[in-house]
Amino acid sequence: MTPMSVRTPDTDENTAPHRAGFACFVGRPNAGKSTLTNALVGQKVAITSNRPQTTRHTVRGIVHRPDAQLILVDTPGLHKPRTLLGERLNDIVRTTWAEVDVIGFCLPADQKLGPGDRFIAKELAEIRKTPKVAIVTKTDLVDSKTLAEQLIAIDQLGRELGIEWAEIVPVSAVGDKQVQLVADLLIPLLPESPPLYPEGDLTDEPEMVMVAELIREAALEGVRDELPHSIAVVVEEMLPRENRPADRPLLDIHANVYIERPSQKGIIIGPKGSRLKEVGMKSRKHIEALLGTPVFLDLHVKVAKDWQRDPKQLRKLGF
Ligand SMILES: Nc1nc2c(ncn2[C@@H]2O[C@H](COP(=O)(O)OP(=O)(O)OP(=O)(O)O)[C@@H](O)[C@H]2O)c(=O)[nH]1
Repeated sequence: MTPMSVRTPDTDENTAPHRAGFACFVGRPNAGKSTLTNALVGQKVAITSNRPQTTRHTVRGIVHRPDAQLILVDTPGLHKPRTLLGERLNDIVRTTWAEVDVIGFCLPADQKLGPGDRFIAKELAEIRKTPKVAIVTKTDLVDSKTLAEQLIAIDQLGRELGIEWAEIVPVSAVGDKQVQLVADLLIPLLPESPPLYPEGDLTDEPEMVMVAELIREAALEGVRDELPHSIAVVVEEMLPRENRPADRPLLDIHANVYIERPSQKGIIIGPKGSRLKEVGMKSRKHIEALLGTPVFLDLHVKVAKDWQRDPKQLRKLGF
């Protein structure tokens, strides 16, 4: 029998320098940014919902590879600001764009390019230095002809606005198509650098903020159209319950759900508190999975009058 060679060939893989850096996904609300972040990181870190503008905090998910570390910064969707909160969110987005190493512009395959996409693309064109990758999301929702047309439209949009796409890549995060390819294309655009985070870290978002987001996600489910933007959640305290046996720990979490007007209280709490109870049960399950410990969750609903328009309230709520 001929012996098989076991020598590792001297490929690029062995000689390629380690890369590490930051990428952010931008795109209009509901473009699929959070879902793609989760698919890339392989664990639920960003918050998804079928309601627009649910991602308020910059959540980082980290893709670890032997040769690279891709740190994903998930920003809120850029949109026409109507309130002070809207303006703050847009500022956060622009600052993030200028700081990251690469921007992934997410455009859903199932919707023709519209004024919302153009608005963002124009802003993107202003950020000259950062390389931009166009990512066509939700490809599972369209046939190949529609996808091809979308790819051409994006290419044309780039030409028109003077954006040179580093890549244009179609992906389906839900259908698990080409998710790894997105990482493969983003990584070469990162600077040479040793790893920036310890291996195994998935996010550096403070736990309390992630817990608050999980509660907010549960509170958003099934509420009527105008309410989502009126909800903010602040975790006041997270403390291990005292005098518990070592093998049966319990974490006490106290959180406030803020709404804008007293009239919204009923919607959140539900008949005889049934809705709030459900929100508590649902989010507790996710929190326990996230933190790996049993949790006692204490939720209170509070009115912070017109918090979206009040700078003092916004600061208190973490914006
Ligand atoms: N069919 C399909 N649906 C997707 C895909 N990716 C995202 N979605 C859905 O699109 C909706 C919006 O996705 P998100 O990931 O929350 O979008 P986002 O861009 O983060 O939204 P904001 O946080 O509002 O900016 C959700 O209902 C997702 O389930 C995909 O690849 N295929």
